[in-house]
Amino acid sequence: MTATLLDGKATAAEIKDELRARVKALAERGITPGLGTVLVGSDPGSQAYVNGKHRDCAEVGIASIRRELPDDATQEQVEEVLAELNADPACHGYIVQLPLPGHLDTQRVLELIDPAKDADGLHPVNLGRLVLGYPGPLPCTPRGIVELLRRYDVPLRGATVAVVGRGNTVGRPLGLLLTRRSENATVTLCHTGTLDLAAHTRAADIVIVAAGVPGLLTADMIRPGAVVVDVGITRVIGPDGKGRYTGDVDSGVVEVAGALVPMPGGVGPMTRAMLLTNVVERAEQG
Ligand SMILES: Nc1nc(=O)c2c([nH]1)NC[C@@H]1CN(c3ccc(C(=O)N[C@@H](CCC(=O)O)C(=O)O)cc3)C=[N+]21
Repeated sequence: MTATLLDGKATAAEIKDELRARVKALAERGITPGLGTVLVGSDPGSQAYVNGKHRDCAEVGIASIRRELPDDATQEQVEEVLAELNADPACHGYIVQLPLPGHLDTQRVLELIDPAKDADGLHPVNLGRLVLGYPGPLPCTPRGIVELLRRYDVPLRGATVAVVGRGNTVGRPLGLLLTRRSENATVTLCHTGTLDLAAHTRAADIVIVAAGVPGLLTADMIRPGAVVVDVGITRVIGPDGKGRYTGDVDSGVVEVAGALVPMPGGVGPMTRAMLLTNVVERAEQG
């Protein structure tokens, strides 16, 4: 058996079409949603991601507000930019591209984002709301995964899900999202320190891997027919000496899984679509 591929790119395109209509409705109320990005330093990967976000914005009619600071920007300079975006009524939501250069205090920076403008859904107040089941902006990658599974009619209610990875941006909030009453999945949150990881993944209907360890999930670790979601994105040097991105799911898994969310073309485009969704929602609630 070969797994059905769940197409994140096509689904993200569908979501962008829906957002275009919502942006049009906002325009009739005189509102143009605006997404801000704060990029500190010249890391080419981060620059490419931020450029992608602005391309996405242009496609759906969201205004782009770009702020760029040099590699040696001070904590005060970064904080000034955040204060400016917090006060700017044209900016409905914004993100600080991570990782920040090592000399900056990331936690302090993220806590200075106005939680009402937190397009990433990663502010402690919003993660706290997620824990408590209160409404608020949701983290983009977990939300994108749940949305993709929903649109492919993968049942979550009553399903057993193994999440591998407990990071603050994916694994941990994903466990919270999947166990909300509205999703009602049963989640085992595993990580690289889990003893007999395969016992947990083999017991699951859905395995979501967000550990950042290339090839971590192999075919022998899943139940035949399981749904597998590859969230890993690690830069590796290929045999040809060129850099490329690779996921956490080994290539043999496609022969055993029932469905696979691949990398690329899966979770990444959905993450970007959810960022746009969060901004449009912020503007609608304006
Ligand atoms: N504040 C913040 N928010 C983020 O959401 C955030 C961040 N910082 N720092 C870096 C990570 C990484 N990330 C990706 C999003 C989309 C793709 C994506 O679309 N990837 C394509 C492949 C690459 C491409 O073709 O552009 C795919 O999977 O098909 C990848 C990676 C968001 N991140």
